[in-house]
Amino acid sequence: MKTMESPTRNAADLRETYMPEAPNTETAEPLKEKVSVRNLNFYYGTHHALKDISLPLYERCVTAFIGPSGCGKSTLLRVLNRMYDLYGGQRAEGEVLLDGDNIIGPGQDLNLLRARIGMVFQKPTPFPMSIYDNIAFGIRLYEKLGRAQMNERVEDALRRTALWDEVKDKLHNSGLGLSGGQQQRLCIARSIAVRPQVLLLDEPTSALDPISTAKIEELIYQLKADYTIAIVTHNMQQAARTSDYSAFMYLGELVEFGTTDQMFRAPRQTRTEDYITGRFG
Ligand SMILES: Nc1ncnc2c1ncn2[C@@H]1O[C@H](COP(=O)(O)OP(=O)(O)OP(=O)(O)O)[C@@H](O)[C@H]1O
Repeated sequence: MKTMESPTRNAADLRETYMPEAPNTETAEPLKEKVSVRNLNFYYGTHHALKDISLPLYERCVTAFIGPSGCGKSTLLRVLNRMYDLYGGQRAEGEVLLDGDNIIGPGQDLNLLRARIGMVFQKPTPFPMSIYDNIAFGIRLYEKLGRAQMNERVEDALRRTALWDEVKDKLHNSGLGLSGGQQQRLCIARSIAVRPQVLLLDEPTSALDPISTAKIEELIYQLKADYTIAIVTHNMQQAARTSDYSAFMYLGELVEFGTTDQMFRAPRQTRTEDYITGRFG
């Protein structure tokens, strides 16, 4: 799905228009690589879907994965929390280091890994249970909390996702009764309730209206104070608005990685500029 407003804009205009105040990537502290993807290759059977990808995810920054359909964005996200392990015939080679620990190597506790690296999908996927239990369910898998502590954790997750005021009087109603935008915020609340370090968002707003989309984008901005975030998006305005770094992929390869500011103002590769400005893709 493309949501470009004008295919003739140049990349710098797009950045000025949609991101008038660029996120401050010039921090006093040196950036820490929370995740380091190194020479990653990924195969669906014989199909070579990711080709020698190397890139960092910097701590407490948002990194956008952009590129035309089928270029491997979702595959890369799924490798980052080993979602591919659920399916046969799929394999990854190379390294994905989380704080220096190769998470695609053998001997990883996958449940623990998925608690450290949370994922939110394109379509909101609340569990068929109450709003409260949607949040508490994941926490119970990893921690044994008393009633009062659990209540606090649920409230905290709902407050952080700006849902608390909307749902505090119906915590025991089904999560499926919420609007699409609320359901997506519930899914983000569910992910952060288990206190992950990295949050992966796969087109989190593509099924949402503009108001819900704006709320999620605001939420992403706030969450990056605590989390390292990667977002897949087809929406260039969204990439420009929400991310600090961008990775442009094409046919399974990483064409360009840089600050979003640089990529949108002065892309190094013609293919990147063509894609950002809607000339192809
Ligand atoms: N389960 C699968 N089995 C075989 N090939 C797959 C599978 N999932 C994805 N692929 C292939 O891997 C490549 C990358 O797909 P991927 O879904 O990662 O792309 P994408 O950039 O996220 O696309 P989109 O923007 O359309 O979601 C594509 O060629 C796709 O056909």
